[in-house]
Amino acid sequence: MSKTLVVVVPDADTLAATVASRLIAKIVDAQAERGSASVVLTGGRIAKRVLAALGDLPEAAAINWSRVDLWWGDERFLPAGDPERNETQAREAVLDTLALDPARVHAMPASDGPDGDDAEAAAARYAAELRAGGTDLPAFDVLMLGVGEDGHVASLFPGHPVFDLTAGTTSAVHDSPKPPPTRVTLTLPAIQSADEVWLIAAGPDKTDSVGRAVGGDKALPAAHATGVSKTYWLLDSAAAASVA
Ligand SMILES: O=C(O)[C@H](O)[C@@H](O)[C@H](O)[C@H](O)COP(=O)(O)O
Repeated sequence: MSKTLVVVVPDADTLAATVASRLIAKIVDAQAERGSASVVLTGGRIAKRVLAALGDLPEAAAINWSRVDLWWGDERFLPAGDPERNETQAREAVLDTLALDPARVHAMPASDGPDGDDAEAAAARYAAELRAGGTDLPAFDVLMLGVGEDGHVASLFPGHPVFDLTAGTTSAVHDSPKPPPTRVTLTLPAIQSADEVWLIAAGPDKTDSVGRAVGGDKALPAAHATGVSKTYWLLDSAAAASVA
């Protein structure tokens, strides 16, 4: 049974630094235990700020970045290098300054990649990459998620059929309510396979969706995003304003 913990800090800057510091500690612990770490990144504004904050923290030097596997929870299905791609934004925020092993940076395929504009084939390719370690999914130490105003996480949107998928690890998403319309995403079961899921939200525009999701409103994908051992809600005071 996943334990749910809610952490509230005063503002978005403090939240970004707090999450970055926790992420470093989590990676250091995973590497101390088994020599490597597996982290799932997400897109969006607060996620970008977390990564930028990580680059400023001296304790990040404790990490052997060549033994970190980075995955994505979702990706906007755009050409490689497009500024709107989550991968592009993560690289610009910090990844390109880290001594990562390129073979361990598992970006979701781009719309000008080997499968062209076939999002279903791109999702299948990513599922195959997830399976390359011999199991359907790697053992994700931490899976980070932003939270939409509508309670979406990754590219799982309320009322959208991909949110309802109970099998498979990845899916293409069409007609996404949040642009761009075509995406690739982990499914809810894939998200729920992570040891820890961290839902990160800042600002008053998240007050309603966070309050409803923490309160258990199962119409919201965020309410289902739980980790095997722990689920953290990492919030600034504005996003947490209606959390009971
Ligand atoms: O591709 C995406 O857009 C993200 O993966 C998406 O799930 C994001 O995390 C939320 O929409 C929150 O985004 P903000 O933090 O910018 O509000």
